[in-house]
Amino acid sequence: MALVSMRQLLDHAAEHGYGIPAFNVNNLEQVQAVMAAADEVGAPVILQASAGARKYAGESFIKHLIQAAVEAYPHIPLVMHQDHGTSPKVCEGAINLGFGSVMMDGSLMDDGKTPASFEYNVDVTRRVVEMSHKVGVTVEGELGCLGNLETGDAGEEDGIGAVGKLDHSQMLTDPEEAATFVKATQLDALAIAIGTSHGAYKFSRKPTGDILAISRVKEIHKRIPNTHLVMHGSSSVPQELLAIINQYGGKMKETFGVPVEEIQEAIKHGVRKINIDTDIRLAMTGAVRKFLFENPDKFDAREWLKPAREAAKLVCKQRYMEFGCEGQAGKIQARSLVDIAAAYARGELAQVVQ
Ligand SMILES: O=C(CO)COP(=O)(O)O
Ligand SMILES: O=C[C@H](O)COP(=O)(O)O
Ligand SMILES: [Zn+2]
Ligand SMILES: [Zn+2]
Repeated sequence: MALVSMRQLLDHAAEHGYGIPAFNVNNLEQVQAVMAAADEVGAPVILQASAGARKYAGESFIKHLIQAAVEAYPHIPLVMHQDHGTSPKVCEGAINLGFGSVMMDGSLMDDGKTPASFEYNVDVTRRVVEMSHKVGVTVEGELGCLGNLETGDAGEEDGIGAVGKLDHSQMLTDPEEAATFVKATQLDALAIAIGTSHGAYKFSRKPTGDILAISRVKEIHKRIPNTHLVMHGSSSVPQELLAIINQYGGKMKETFGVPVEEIQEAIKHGVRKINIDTDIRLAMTGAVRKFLFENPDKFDAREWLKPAREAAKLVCKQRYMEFGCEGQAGKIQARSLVDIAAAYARGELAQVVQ
């Protein structure tokens, strides 16, 4: 199966009431971990590359690692998605590279740090939708800035995110604005701000409704029922992974992530794509620390990358199961991007705003 349209996967997920984790990948072992996990449970796959990933590995390596995944797992529907594009130019570059799905993050200016105006966001997102839908490429946009509702701190930890303090209204997507945004842009998927943020340090305690606003998901979904909602910053930061890291020489501070049961609740109300990077980082770091601590004489990189890859696979497999992906891959009849482009042109994939 070739690379498929993300819109098709998310439509399938909506129809059957499940969510798909979108895993960030940067290297061979992460791609292998996600694919092996998906294969074991029969899940559809979204592999996403950030600007940082493309810089780290190089665009050709990212492209061909994902191509290799398609070749090695021809029975798994797979989406190659660009995470957090900072401008229409970046999205255009990704499309030319073969990405079947792009995120135009117009909630921030093209420095990836300064919160943008609503008008700016509509303008850049609409431009990306126009160019993408012509070739069957899916578009994710973002409205609202990721940030910590406990402190007002913006989300900058991984090189993408607003910097400094934000007020509550900037950190919670407004349902009314979401409706206007979707109507004006006709994008396929919308990332919303509900109190999550990138990285390991999301919450100082297990989050409750005041700092993780799952109720917002429901309000937004009511207004834009067929626009797929996306949760960024949705690693769960498992306590046992923090414990392994710290047991073997790490120094991570106490922190809490997004509980899986909250994500499961959000999936009932329109969340279809759940972005996860940090949990893979934690799993791999813990496994490498443990292996090298227990085997101080070893120096073959393959020996410590193997447990790291295995630990990443376990996290991915768990999320596939928890979000309801098991067995869904085999039910998807992939359509070509040309076919999807024709469906956009006929207006069949237009968004409904209530
Ligand atoms: O949102 C993300 C990538 O876009 C990743 O979020 P985490 O840092 O919670 O894994
Ligand atoms: O967008 C956030 C992801 O966690 C990617 O992080 P990165 O920019 O460090 O690759
Ligand atoms: Zn953003
Ligand atoms: Zn993100």
